Amino acid sequence: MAAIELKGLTKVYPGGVKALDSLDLEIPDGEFFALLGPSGCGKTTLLRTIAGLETATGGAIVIGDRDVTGVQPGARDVAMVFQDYALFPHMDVTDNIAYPLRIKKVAKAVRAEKAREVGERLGLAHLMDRRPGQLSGGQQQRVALARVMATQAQAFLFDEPLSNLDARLRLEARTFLKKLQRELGVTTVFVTHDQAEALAMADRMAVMENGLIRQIGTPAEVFQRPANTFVASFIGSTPMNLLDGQVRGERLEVAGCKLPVPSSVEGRLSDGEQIVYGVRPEYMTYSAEPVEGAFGGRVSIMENLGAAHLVTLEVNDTLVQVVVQEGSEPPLGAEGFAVPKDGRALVYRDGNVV
Ligand SMILES: Nc1ncnc2c1ncn2[C@@H]1O[C@H](COP(=O)(O)OP(=O)(O)OP(=O)(O)O)[C@@H](O)[C@H]1O
Repeated sequence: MAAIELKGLTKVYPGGVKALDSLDLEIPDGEFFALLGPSGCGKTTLLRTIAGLETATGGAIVIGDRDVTGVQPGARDVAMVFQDYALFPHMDVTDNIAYPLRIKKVAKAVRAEKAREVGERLGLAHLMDRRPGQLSGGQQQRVALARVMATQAQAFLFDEPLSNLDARLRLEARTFLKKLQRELGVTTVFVTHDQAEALAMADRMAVMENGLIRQIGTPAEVFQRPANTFVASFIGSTPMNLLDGQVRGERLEVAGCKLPVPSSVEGRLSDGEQIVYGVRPEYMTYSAEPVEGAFGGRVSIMENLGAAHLVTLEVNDTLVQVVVQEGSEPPLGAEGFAVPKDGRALVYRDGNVV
């Protein structure tokens, strides 16, 4: 097992698309690291470049203490699970799991024993003689994982391995995969476009945009303190309120309301400065009674989130969203107030958190 380090890693595809733009990243040994970002931001390219399936056009990749930038994929000692699992349809489960060992010329009896052991661990013991076509999507996924585990690689690379599963299986697989990674302690890089999945599973994550890493941090850091407005608007099951405002003396004027300056930025703003005020709907409380330093408006939309509701207030022509717990939903059209919780609001200047 090994740490992965990327130094100024760049990938320009023939034709000129810069999919990776001088990335620097250190993933410590044993970490479960998620790569998250919108379609086309370069996640798959990054994973494939680490695996050696794409050639870097600049920079370096170090796995453990070895610079593998120019090393063939097969000699990098990493194992990758693809989105479509890439199982061999004509081989049974045992042979699929044992395939990488066959390539490494491990003896047949040893291969079969290893496949049995890993298959058992992944709950596949009763399916070892079946072919991929006779398995469910979730079972195929476990075979693909088993094949990776059997290789005992230095690092695992997963490209959206849960994307073919239905919502329920996906949740189960998420828990399972996280537990497995913990037990094995193998450095794992996991690509997903599903932010809930990244937040739930990763030790740390990187949020990418256009070939660049826009933030690296733990899920809690990225969720609670997005470094810029791109990450702020991308992360969160309900989008963060990002509202234009201005510093007015001791206060902020946002959507025509007077708000206190968040304590985290006290003394760091200048009077008259234009800012963006960011606060998650979950980090505000709703009040039917007037409150100082809050957004006051009219309830225009209610969305059911299950155990809570997302209330949209129309505040002087600006929409502000606040989450209320079930049972305390206000009626449509009511006057209401969204009160930012202490220490939860952020201020962005030129797109970056202050
Ligand atoms: N073989 C290729 N040749 C040229 N351009 C490519 C190639 N593969 C990917 N690209 C481009 O590189 C950029 C990054 O693509 P990549 O597949 O890495 O993104 P992604 O974040 O994984 O997207 P998705 O979530 O949609 O899979 C995109 O602009 C894409 O069009």
